[in-house]
Amino acid sequence: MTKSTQPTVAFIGAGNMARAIIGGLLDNGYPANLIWATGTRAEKLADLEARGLNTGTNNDAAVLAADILILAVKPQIMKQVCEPMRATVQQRRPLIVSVAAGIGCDSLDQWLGGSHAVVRCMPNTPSQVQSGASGLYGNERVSDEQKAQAESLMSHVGLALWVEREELLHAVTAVSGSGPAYYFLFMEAMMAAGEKLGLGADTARRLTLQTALGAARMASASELDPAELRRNVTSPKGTTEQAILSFQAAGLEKIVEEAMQACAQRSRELAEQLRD
Ligand SMILES: NC(=O)C1=CN([C@@H]2O[C@H](COP(=O)(O)OP(=O)(O)OC[C@H]3O[C@@H](n4cnc5c(N)ncnc54)[C@H](O)[C@@H]3O)[C@@H](O)[C@H]2O)C=CC1
Ligand SMILES: O=C(O)[C@@H]1CCC=N1
Repeated sequence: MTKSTQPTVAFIGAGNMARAIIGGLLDNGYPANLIWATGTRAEKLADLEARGLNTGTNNDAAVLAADILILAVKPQIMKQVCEPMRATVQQRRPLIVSVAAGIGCDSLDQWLGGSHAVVRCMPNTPSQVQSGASGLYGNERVSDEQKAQAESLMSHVGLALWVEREELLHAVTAVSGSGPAYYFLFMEAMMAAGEKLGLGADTARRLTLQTALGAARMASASELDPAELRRNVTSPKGTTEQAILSFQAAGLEKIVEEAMQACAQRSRELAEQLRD
């Protein structure tokens, strides 16, 4: 995409998720002057201002500048943040992109006055290092051009895949939206166990992180399934076999499935509770 065709993107809410996307966009060369970010306290936006973004506490000003309006506040306050922006959103009619868990296109559209093109995007924080994974869904008002715009934007920070039904975003949340936390938890556990086995904290940390990176890179680059790659590490009567047997005896597969079901269920609950 050439510079002249790049849309102006305004983030309403500049917390963890927005900052991860902004960081990824900037590092990938997205012009800072085409990015707006708002928050409740100007001083918290000083670092973004210093990187050349347009920042402030006035959501309406950001809306009026936006080709793409990214709603990145917590689901619980989305309605109270959207409703006061209604008049300016109706005037400007940007493409609405919400990254909030759970909240449906219909609610967002209604809170913003109706008849809007609304994309729901479930991103994840590795967007910060351009290794994000986003699931996208657009309502019937989203044109092919707007779909291409949203996909292009999120492709700056990683993988961007469309799902056919809005309901599937609950599953995307369980896999990739929340997924980084599962891997971080696993890293924490491996680092702690490495220390218990006698390694220094720094050594346990560096070996754990490099192993996670290596396994993810290898699985991404390989034509083989992760199951096959696992078997290649697991020598019969060797060491890995004992670790895998221990995981399986503890019911790892079921533990993971139950955790992801709980995640998707919470996403459905948020949608239900916060609907009008
Ligand atoms: N953190 C994550 O890994 C992911 C988060 N999400 C979604 O992203 C959204 C934001 O989550 P986080 O960034 O984690 O939360 P956060 O709490 O870090 O960020 C929210 C930001 O909104 C700002 N805010 C509050 N009221 C505002 C207002 N009236 N106007 C402008 N800004 C306002 C807050 O100051 C805060 O910085 C949520 O809806 C969440 O479901 C989606 C995928 C992953
Ligand atoms: O935990 C949450 O609710 C958000 C949505 C997906 C990841 N973080």
